[in-house]
Amino acid sequence: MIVPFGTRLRAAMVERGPLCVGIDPHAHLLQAWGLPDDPSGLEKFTFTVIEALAGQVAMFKPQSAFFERFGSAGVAVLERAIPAARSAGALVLLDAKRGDIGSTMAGYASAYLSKDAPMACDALTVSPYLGFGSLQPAFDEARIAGAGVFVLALTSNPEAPALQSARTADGATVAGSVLDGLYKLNEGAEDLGSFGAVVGATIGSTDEDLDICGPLLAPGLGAQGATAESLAKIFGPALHNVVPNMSREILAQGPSVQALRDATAKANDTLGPVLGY
Ligand SMILES: O=c1ccn([C@@H]2O[C@H](COP(=O)(O)O)[C@@H](O)[C@H]2O)c(=O)[nH]1
Repeated sequence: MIVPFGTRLRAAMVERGPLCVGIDPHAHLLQAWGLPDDPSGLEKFTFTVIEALAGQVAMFKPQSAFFERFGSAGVAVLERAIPAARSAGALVLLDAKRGDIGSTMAGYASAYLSKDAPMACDALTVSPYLGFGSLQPAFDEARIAGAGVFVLALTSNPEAPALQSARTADGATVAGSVLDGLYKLNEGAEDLGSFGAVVGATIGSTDEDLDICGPLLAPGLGAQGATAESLAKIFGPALHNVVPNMSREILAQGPSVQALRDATAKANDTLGPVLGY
């Protein structure tokens, strides 16, 4: 039986706390961990994080860019890391921000969401800027596979509002039309749907309706300056559906496994009660 991503994500958040830890092997982090800036360093870093934290996080979010920078050798590390993290019990959201015309989007969906793909993940981040409807192949594949899709809506970077607050032809904002599309996709889901939005924890506040009945991935905590209080201000009644993400803030504690675990436990202890876990 296929259990939808939203159901699996809620269960993981209840069991292990809401935190999603990013696996972002920046060059400066490899150096700080005393690792070479090459595929062997990438592999050691990635598998240390997985082994240290798989039992403590709801989800990992590997950042594809930091694997791709090593070419095929880096992608091969990612290809081994995804099933390793899933077998160790964590969900995996690949942060690759894919988005293309529908026929090509079907290729990305098959690469990352279809059940038997070598890089099959639990969920994928996608970009709606070729039109929300162009993402339909990813939504279709996710439904078949019991996977999830996170669509960029109100991103954490300062350049975002110039585009995402702009009005579309029907008068809604770009972000608002993405959120509305996600709400419709999640209709009929029990508790938490499988179609999520990315809403930065740094945005301060928003007039948009964040009640999409799906998960709200909130990057921007820690290194980008947002805090638990930021989440309370932004998400209001949707707080229980927020999946807070931290990458550098946690990863900077390595390579000590105990320090990684302590930082993760502290983040879950701080954020969990704010989000109702
Ligand atoms: O709006 C967005 C969307 C994605 N991200 C990604 O999240 C992590 C954040 O890393 P930190 O080290 O915790 O700042 C990174 O992979 C970004 O690409 C985001 O920050 N904002």
